[in-house]
Amino acid sequence: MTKLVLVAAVALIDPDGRILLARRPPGKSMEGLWEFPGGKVEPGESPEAALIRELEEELGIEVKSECLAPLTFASHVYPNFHLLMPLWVCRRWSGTVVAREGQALKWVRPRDLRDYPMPPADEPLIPHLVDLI
Ligand SMILES: Nc1nc2c([nH]c(=O)n2[C@H]2C[C@H](O)[C@@H](COP(=O)(O)OP(=O)(O)OP(=O)(O)O)O2)c(=O)[nH]1
Repeated sequence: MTKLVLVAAVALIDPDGRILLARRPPGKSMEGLWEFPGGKVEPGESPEAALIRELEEELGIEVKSECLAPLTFASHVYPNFHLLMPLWVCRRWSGTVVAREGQALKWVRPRDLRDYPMPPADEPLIPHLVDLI
């Protein structure tokens, strides 16, 4: 099997039931696609700690692990690796979401998620969010 890569991701949900998507910047793999905030889990790090770290780095918000609820996961074969990506949902955080890395951000209603091209691993996750909200 190719390398297994563990990525922790979250659907942040605002009081209007919209979900935050972030656009992958130019120069990165899958550039221009819209994804859930998060990132790779580093060696020795728990998935939740990785997610909390990424949310602070990318969006400038503080999330407590008690505010992360597991929803579903993606298991997807990319050409160079196998992605395993648990997806949490979070409705409570402190601070204001800002694009700290210059990435485009968008709050999107679940039924509109299909209008935002996402990495192929993410597509099966959409119905879970539509059902939840
Ligand atoms: N954060 C996040 N990553 C996702 C999603 N869907 C998906 O396929 N991915 C992939 C893209 C990347 O290959 C990997 C996340 O890596 P990363 O964001 O921490 O680091 P990176 O862009 O520098 O990764 P890369 O260029 O090496 O692929 O997971 C998603 O919804 N959110």
